Amino acid sequence: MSGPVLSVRGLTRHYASPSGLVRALDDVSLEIAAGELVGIFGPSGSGKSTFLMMAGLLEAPTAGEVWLAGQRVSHAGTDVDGLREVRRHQIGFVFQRANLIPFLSASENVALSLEIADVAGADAMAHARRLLAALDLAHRADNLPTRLSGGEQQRVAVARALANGPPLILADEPTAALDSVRGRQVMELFRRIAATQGAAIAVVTHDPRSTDLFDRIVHFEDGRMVA
Ligand SMILES: Nc1ncnc2c1ncn2[C@@H]1O[C@H](COP(=O)(O)OP(=O)(O)OP(=O)(O)O)[C@@H](O)[C@H]1O
Repeated sequence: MSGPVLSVRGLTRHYASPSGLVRALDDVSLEIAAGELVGIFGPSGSGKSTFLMMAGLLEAPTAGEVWLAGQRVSHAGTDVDGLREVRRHQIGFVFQRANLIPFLSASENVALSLEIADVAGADAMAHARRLLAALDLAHRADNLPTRLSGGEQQRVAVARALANGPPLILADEPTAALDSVRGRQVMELFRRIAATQGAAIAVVTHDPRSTDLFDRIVHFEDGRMVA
């Protein structure tokens, strides 16, 4: 495929609040190519999470457009509920907390996201185990989340996000709850996934220790992309 995986153009999100209009995101344009790992930095309240919500088709922008693989999928007034299929097949999300389902094993957590996308149970489980093995978690596949360390849980969450082979992965402070060693492991995992699977990956982070892993870093300030 040529052209960027993700292209956002003039993305803007305003919220009405009792103290007036909040310009959470203000005319942001950004493209991410296949295989590219982009770091998004910026102070608290600068619009990073809002950007991921819009780029991830979880919320419609006030203005601007989101294009995925050359197709315009979201713009002002889009019914984001109607984009569930696009999200399911094209976007993997990783959040600050792994949010695994507590009564399912690591492999069942990963397989579930495949089953939701209509992969038959046995195939889903086999694929989940392969993915966990690729993330050095084969020995944890049958463990419940409570039996995993925070770093292991987060790697299972990454496996879950990867399960459908989405061309775009969006991560919102995925290492914030981890110590520096485990945080680094998760970031190196994103680096590896971008390189080996050609995924376009955007990671919002406050952690300056992983800056060497990014292909590109962008900074947000007051809802705008400043570099
Ligand atoms: N639903 C909402 N209603 C009103 N204001 C909102 C809403 N969501 C976000 N905001 C405001 O938009 C601005 C950007 O918020 P956002 O969460 O995107 O920042 P952030 O850079 O991700 O911050 P942090 O690093 O603390 O997570 C903030 O001023 C926030 O208060």
